[in-house]
This record gives sequence, structure tokens and C-alpha cells, in this order.
Amino acid sequence: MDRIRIVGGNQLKGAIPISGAKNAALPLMIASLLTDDTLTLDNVPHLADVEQLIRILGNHGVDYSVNGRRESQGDGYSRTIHFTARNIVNSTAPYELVSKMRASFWVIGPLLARTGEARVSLPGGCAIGTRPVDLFIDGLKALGAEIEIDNGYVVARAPKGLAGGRYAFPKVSVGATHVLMMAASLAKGDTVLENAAREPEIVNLADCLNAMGARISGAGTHTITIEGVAALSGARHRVIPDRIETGTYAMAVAMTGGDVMLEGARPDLLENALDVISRAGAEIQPTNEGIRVTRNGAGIAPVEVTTEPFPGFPTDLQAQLMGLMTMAKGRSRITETIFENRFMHVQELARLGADISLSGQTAIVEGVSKLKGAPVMATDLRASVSLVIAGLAADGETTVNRVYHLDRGFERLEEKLSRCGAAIERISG
Ligand SMILES: CC(=O)N[C@H]1[C@@H](OP(=O)(O)OP(=O)(O)OC[C@H]2O[C@@H](n3ccc(=O)[nH]c3=O)[C@H](O)[C@@H]2O)O[C@H](CO)[C@@H](O)[C@@H]1O
Ligand SMILES: C=C(OP(=O)(O)O)C(=O)O
Repeated sequence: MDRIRIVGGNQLKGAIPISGAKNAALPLMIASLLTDDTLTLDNVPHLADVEQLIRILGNHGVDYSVNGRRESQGDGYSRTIHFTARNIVNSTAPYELVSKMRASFWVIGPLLARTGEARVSLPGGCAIGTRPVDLFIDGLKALGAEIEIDNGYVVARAPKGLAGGRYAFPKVSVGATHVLMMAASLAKGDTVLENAAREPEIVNLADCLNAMGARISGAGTHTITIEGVAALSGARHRVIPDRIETGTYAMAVAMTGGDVMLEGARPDLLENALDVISRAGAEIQPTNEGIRVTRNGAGIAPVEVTTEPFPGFPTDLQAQLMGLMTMAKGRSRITETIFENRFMHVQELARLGADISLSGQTAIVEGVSKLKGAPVMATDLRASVSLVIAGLAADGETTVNRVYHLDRGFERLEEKLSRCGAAIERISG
């Protein structure tokens, strides 16, 4: 199993290219199930989750080629992939595939809309929380689907097709908003989604669906309206830059000090997080090339932050912020409101010398003047990169184990950081 070895203490200086967003690429790839035409996606990141979803879509009959070839592009960076679902050969998504990646549950919307039936395994819980699917079920029922749970599978049927409807989410859900937007695009009549998620990835998907012929308005606001159409066509669409990767590297620079250009990053995708990072003492400068992050001289200032749906501070940056705050000059408070169990990095950060206590859903971080390298274990995707951030500033050597978590969502992390002067390497095997 691969590990990441870091010797802390180097400042970061240089440029980091920001990859296409994992959380935008996944729903866009799933949208290819909605048409028998080719959907071409540019800027698809080279990540374990993307490779896994390619396998899952293949099970339903989606063929793909990468820049005209079936294999990945040599350099391993974000690439163009063509997806074609000429026929849906299988509307069952089995447990073995769905359990490996939660977002694969989202195939339920397009499969049901296109074929009138879908049998998708319940994804089960995951390290960060129980993550139920009740909102997907209630939302699809509002579009006329008949749904039952059978043997661990959600079995959804709409023999005469889906019909437009109104659904008000009792709680904001990114995944359920993606799924209902896709399903409603092929329903008969109009759909209104209230209290919809407003994340940039929702807007990216709506733009792509509209390019395929859908009629969606209001994406990015609380209320999304979808006029159903009889069929969707192919399109070419670009995956937005990864705002979580952007925020992660900005925090890494805030942690080590230095001067890094985050190439291709879009400040409008993470205003709240950038504000927090500048309150912590880093200088954030949007430019034509991306976002320049610098921190010279002054130390890290403590902050009080609560995670919220977009445009609030993202839960996917909570662990990284905690890594940064371990060395702040004072006490920080970080409250997690999205997932009930997203604090597993606390124990691992403590192994590096961090002083963190938990009070319910709030972590109280007393900044320390020094961290000391140690072997640590990644427990989930964002937790793993919080350990990298801490390791970059810790004295001596930190080894991050279970790097497969990191590979789900960070393209060539060790290469991007070592090019900026970090002493970081992957140890294979
Ligand atoms: C692949 C992807 O894009 N993943 C992101 C997506 O996950 P995901 O789409 O799974 O997250 P949701 O927005 O759905 O979850 C938000 C909250 O709603 C709850 N919930 C959700 C659905 C449901 O049917 N019932 C229910 O109770 C969840 O357990 C959670 O507490 O948004 C999360 C919140 O920004 C991010 O952390 C994830 O990185
Ligand atoms: C939690 C995440 O992903 P997923 O929803 O796929 O678990 C994430 O990207 O941080």
C-alpha cells in the first residue's frame, strides 16, 4: 500500500495547476446515461473516483474514449473524455460497485428517467456519517416514481415515464439535487425544486444538461425549475476547476508560508473559504492566471468557522482548516454541521502534537508553536490531506498511510507540492 513521506519545514514557492473538480466531474459523467449521443467532457481529473465511475458506467453500457484512445493520457493530468451510452444494457447497479463510491448511487436518476426502471444498491454508511438516501427516494416519488426497498436495493419504476412535480428538500442535499435535476430533465411537464443545493457543481451540471437540450433555470439559487423534454442530445462541456483542491493548497501555503500561484483557480467558487484563509493571515490575490496566495512574516491567526452548504464554508475543507489551525497563535473553534462524524482527523493530528478537544460538533483547537512528525493514518479523503498540511510544517518526518483515500480526490498531490519546494514523496508498495 502506498504511503506519503514528508519532511516538514520548507516554504512553498512556485505554481500549482488546479485540476478539474472531482465533485463536478462525477455527476457530469453520470449525465452521459441520459442520451444515446456522445457527451464530451473536458478537464476531467485523473483520479481513482473517476476511474471507478468509468467502470460503473461501463456496467450500464457507457462506452468511453480518452482523447480518441481508450487508455488514459500519458501525463496523468486532467483530460478530455468522450462518453457514449448508445443503449442502456443494464439498469441494475450492484452492491459491489455502489459500495465503493457513494456518488455511484446517483445513476438512479438517469437510469429511471431513460429506461423507466432502476435497481440500485443502497450505498450504506461511510466513514464521515450515515448518509441516508431518503431525500432521493422522496424526490423521485414526487416525480411519479414507484419505489420499494428490496434486499438492500432501491427499486424504482416509472413504466409510463416520470412526470414533472414539485419537491421541497427538507434539508439541502447536493447529490439529491443533482439526481432530481437529471431525472426531471426527461420527465413530462415542469418540475420545481425548492431549497435546492446551490453549490457550483450544481450550476456546472445544469449548464451541461442545458447544452444537451434540457430546459433548466435557477441553478445556483434556492429554486430550480426544469421543463421536461422528450430527449437529450450530446454536447461538449468543461469541468470547473476544483474549489476544494484550491482551498487545500491555499491552506498549505498559509501553513508553511511562501508564495504560490494557484493556476486556473476561480475565486468566485470559494469566496467564504478565501475570506477565512485571509483572516488566518494569508494574502489572497485574484489574478488573470488564478489565485496568488502568500504568507510572509506574521504567524497564523485563529478563526471561528462553521461548515454550511454553499456559499458557506464547505465541509470538504473543514479537516484542512483544522490542520492549519493546529499552529495558530491562539484558540480556534471549528463546528461541523453537515456530517455527524467528520472529525476522525483529530486523533491523527494529535499524533503530530496538535492540541484539539471536541465538544459535540465543535472542535476547539489550541494552537501550538511546534508540531513533530510521526506516522499517521488517513481515515477519509479530506482527513488525509489535513495530515499532509500538518506534516508540511511539522519538524522531522511524517508518513501518511492509507494514501488510497488521498488518491480519490487529489491529482498528483506529491508532484504538485514537491515542485513548489516541499520535501514530499510517494513510497510505493
Ligand atoms: C461526490 C460529491 O459531490 N460529494 C459531495 C456531496 O456529497 P453528498 O451529495 O453525498 O452530500 P449531501 O449534500 O447529499 O449531504 C448533506 C447532508 O444531507 C444528508 N442527506 C443527504 C441525502 C439524503 O437523502 N438524506 C440526508 O439526510 C447527508 O447525510 C448529509 O448530512 O456534498 C457534500 C456536502 O457538500 C460534500 O461533502 C461531498 O464531498
Ligand atoms: C466526501 C467526499 O466525497 P464523497 O461524497 O464521494 O464521499 C469529498 O469529496 O470530500
